[in-house]
Amino acid sequence: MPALQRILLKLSGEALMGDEAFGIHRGTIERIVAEVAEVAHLGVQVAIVIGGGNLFRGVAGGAVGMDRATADYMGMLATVMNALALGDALERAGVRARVMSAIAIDQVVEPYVRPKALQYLEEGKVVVFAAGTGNPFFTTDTAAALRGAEIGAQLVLKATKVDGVYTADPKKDPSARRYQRISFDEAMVRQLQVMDATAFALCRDQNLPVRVFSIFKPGALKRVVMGEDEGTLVHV
Ligand SMILES: Nc1ncnc2c1ncn2[C@@H]1O[C@H](COP(=O)(O)OP(=O)(O)OP(=O)(O)O)[C@@H](O)[C@H]1O
Ligand SMILES: O=c1ccn([C@@H]2O[C@H](COP(=O)(O)O)[C@@H](O)[C@H]2O)c(=O)[nH]1
Repeated sequence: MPALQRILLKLSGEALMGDEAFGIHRGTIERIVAEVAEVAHLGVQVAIVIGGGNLFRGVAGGAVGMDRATADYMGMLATVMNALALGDALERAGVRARVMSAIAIDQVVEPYVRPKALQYLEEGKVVVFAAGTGNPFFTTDTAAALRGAEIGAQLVLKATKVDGVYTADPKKDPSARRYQRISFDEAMVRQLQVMDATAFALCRDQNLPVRVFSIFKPGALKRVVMGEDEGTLVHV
């Protein structure tokens, strides 16, 4: 029996690249979708917020010299492309999925309407939230916290390239040690960059725990859903 009935999964856009330098790697997205399908078939209601770092980041080199808000809208559009790819891959894998966007692009994707999203989840459809919060100066981590709170998710699962929260960025500091659990306040005081402070603060204020784990570790998503110890729990 799964320990969780409704989850918000935050997928890093960069995780979709596989070993490529940018873009979407077919084999990687199919493997991630297979893991999502496994937990959806257990009866868990799954909502997903997808990042855009594999395609565009508003604060990145390519956006230097641009108006920040315009660059951020480009970043949000990048997440729409990832969401469409993910929705398509889920349907191809036999999982009913709906993509909903925080920015109106009516010909392309359905708008985000909270009651409709809740209806889809209750019908067993995987809902992919695109375009982050719909506002510049935010990130898809904050969108995950926001949508997680809105849909009453029991946990935000931050699926990323590292297997938890470390004392420092493990990609830069090989001596960094992983926390088994850490409070939101401590993560913010220590300025741990795995998730942005706005997202941490919103989850803390809404008493919405976050589990950070590696999307590259086979079976890790299912283990989290089954309530097993995996990655790092960030709690109030
Ligand atoms: N203290 C820390 N513990 C763990 N990871 C950390 C820490 N500090 C920085 N990081 C880095 O944070 C990254 C997690 O962010 P992630 O790649 O999921 O980015 P994102 O912005 O949420 O997604 P996207 O790729 O869509 O932009 C990890 O790749 C890791 O290298
Ligand atoms: O609510 C949001 C979400 C995202 N953005 C912009 O999109 C990119 C990509 O998102 P990641 O979270 O980095 O994957 C982000 O850098 C922002 O430029 C946004 O403006 N508002």
